Amino acid sequence: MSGRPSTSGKKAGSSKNIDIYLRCRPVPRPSENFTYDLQDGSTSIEIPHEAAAGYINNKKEKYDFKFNGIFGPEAKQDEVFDGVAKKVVLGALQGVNGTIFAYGQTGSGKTFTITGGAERYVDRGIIPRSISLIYQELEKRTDQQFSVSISYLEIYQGRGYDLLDPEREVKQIEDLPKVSLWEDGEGKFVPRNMSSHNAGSEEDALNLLFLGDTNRTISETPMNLTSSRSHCIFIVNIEVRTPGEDTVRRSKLNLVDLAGSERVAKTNIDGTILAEAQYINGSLHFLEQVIIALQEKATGIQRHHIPYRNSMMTAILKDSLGGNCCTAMVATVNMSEAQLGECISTCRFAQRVAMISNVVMVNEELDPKLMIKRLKQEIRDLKEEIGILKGGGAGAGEEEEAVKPGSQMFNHIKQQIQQYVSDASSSAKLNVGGSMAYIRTAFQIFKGFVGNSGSHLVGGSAGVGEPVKPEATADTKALEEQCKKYKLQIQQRDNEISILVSMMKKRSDMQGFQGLPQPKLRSSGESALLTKSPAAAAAGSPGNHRQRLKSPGGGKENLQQQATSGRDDMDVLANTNLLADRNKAFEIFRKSYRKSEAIEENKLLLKEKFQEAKALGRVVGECKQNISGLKASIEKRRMERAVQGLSEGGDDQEGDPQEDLLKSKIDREKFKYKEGFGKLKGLKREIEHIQKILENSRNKLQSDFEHWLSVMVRQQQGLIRSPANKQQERRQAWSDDSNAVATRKGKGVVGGNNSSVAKSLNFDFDVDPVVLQKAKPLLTGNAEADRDIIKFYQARQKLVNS
Ligand SMILES: Nc1ncnc2c1ncn2[C@@H]1O[C@H](COP(=O)(O)OP(=O)(O)OP(=O)(O)O)[C@@H](O)[C@H]1O
Repeated sequence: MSGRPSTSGKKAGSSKNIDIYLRCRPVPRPSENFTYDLQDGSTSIEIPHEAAAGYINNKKEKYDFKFNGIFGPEAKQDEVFDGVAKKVVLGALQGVNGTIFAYGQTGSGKTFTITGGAERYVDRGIIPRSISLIYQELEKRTDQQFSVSISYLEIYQGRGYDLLDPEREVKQIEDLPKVSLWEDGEGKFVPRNMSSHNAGSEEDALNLLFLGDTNRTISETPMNLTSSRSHCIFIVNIEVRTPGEDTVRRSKLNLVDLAGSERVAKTNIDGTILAEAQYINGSLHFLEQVIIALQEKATGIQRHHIPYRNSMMTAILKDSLGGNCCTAMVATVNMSEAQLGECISTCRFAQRVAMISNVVMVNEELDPKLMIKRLKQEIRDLKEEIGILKGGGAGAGEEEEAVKPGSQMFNHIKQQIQQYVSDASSSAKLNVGGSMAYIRTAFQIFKGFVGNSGSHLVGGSAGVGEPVKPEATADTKALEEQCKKYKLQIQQRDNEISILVSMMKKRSDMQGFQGLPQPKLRSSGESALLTKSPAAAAAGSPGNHRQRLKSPGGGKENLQQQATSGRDDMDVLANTNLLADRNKAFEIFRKSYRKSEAIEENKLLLKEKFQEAKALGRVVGECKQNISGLKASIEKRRMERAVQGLSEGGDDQEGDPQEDLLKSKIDREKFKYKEGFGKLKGLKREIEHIQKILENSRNKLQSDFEHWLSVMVRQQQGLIRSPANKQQERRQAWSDDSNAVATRKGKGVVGGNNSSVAKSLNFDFDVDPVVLQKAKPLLTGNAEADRDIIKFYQARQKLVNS
């Protein structure tokens, strides 16, 4: 990769094709007809002749594809990150634009790859890992100044939404600020009304990611249950400046999670789901058109027009596809026999993408602000020089007055000289001003100082003009300086360690290592049992039932499964009236919570990390003590040698092998100390991340509990049947006639056989008994809401059947 622009602003770049990778998600029964070779990146899919006729028009039987790399079902998230993303992220830190995007059918693992699993730390995807890498690298590059800002864009049904608005509480997708695009003079599409947030630390960046993901989840409320129905782009803007240079490097890193492609005809969906699928397939189709046009261009076919403008997604990715960008694509596939057709489409798409050639260059340009600053400094220096040459300059009229020994100016110049002499660095500067009188005074001070000290120049502890101690040679002076520096460094490190330790202590106190902070529960028996929190109140609406069911990482049907898996407990609750005690109800809920395992795993991991940090803290502390001990030995040794030198009249300039040994020991300890400290910082980052995941889990647990409780309470009140009272009803139904049961329970109450339920709910369409069975626990008694729920489950069932 090369392509540094010249200062004239002309840029040169090298061309590079998009790298493509294949990731196969784990499935219970992978097809034998799908084979791959991890070594050479080849894959082959065989389709029986008859099956091929069903969905592949040319009835070919074997399809071979080649990738830059393949990740099998067992591949871990860190391997995928190292293989696909690391070099793109490092490139972005050098000023090269980067894009990583995942493409594949619904449920094939795009979100898992780009964002990662929400529950387990090890499941972090490319975005959080990129963030960590960026800040780790920034810490190492102390000679440069960086600024990082973040935006997060969601494209739903062709419209852009800003996922990052910390001021706004988001309940529906409509609450998010809308983003549009405009085309600048150079043909670049620039987002309008999209916020960009400075992220000074990894923690800031992660907070923005979590905020965006939360809004993304909520914005999925009105959408489908089974998949992400939108495209999301996490954008990291990086600016790098090198002190003393007028140039700035700017790069953009796009991390893209596309919505899943879907075979509408095959799934037989309708309503909102169909509309969403059409939008998704439409935008993916536009993406394909762009890819085909670029592929044709790459093969020599004349294409003057690449249809980027057709959709927001292709417009925003213009630079990533055929522009100035280092791009990598992860094609995600599900290797089940039934999905082989989709695998072929995805792999074909990837082969086309691989032919696209981008221009990769370092985006470096002159920064006018830096230039102006430098030029202003130059002007100041020149003015000063002119003043000196003229023998006048500022304060010319008060010269005699100003430099009188003991005057304010005299003391000021003396102080400047003291600072200059005691600053050991080569970049130290003495600036006494443009007046010749000041300069003369400075020379006088120097002269007096040299006269007092004989042939030695001293600074620091010995004041200017003060007598110099005979033993304060230049060598010992340098050593003293070094000691001073170490002391200062150690002091700084000490401060940082104590901040780290107290932070960890505070956190561990808060969480007690033992468990997740308990949600705020009302006191036992409080009459506010049914006074729902906003989250719970929202959960009462059918739309939000969908949201809860859909929430990512929790299994898309989490709550319904919760309601079924915890049935024994439900019955206990119903029978013993435990629901009146929120604390007890919460304990029961927590026991059967499906995500408890992941939470426990994270807590365990957190505990391990804390222990690791404690052990490292001890090592670092020991190093510090050792360094102090060694330094004391050196000082003692020097004293002894000085005394010995005085009494024997020997040459104290001679080297001391014992002191050299002690110094090399100090160096080793320092190295150990630095290494331990670096690790400690890394651990702090990991700990913060795990804590963030736990915090999110806690919020999710709380909101799931609220919803579960509201379902349980309604069930207890007889609005929804529990398995126990279902049995009782069945017994009763055997003795009574089923219609009578339905009538007794009133409108909207589920009882008796399904057709009578449908009738009592006044549906003007047929309800599949399986659907009705599934939807029953969530029916509210509100005809309109129940109608929505039934429709929703019908659509879902169609997807499941397909
Ligand atoms: N490599 C993997 N290892 C373990 N679990 C995975 C992997 N890939 C996907 N999964 C799991 O499969 C499910 C579907 O994955 P994911 O949501 O990432 O699919 P998707 O392609 O983003 O789907 P959609 O386009 O519908 O949003 C999730 O529960 C996810 O945790």
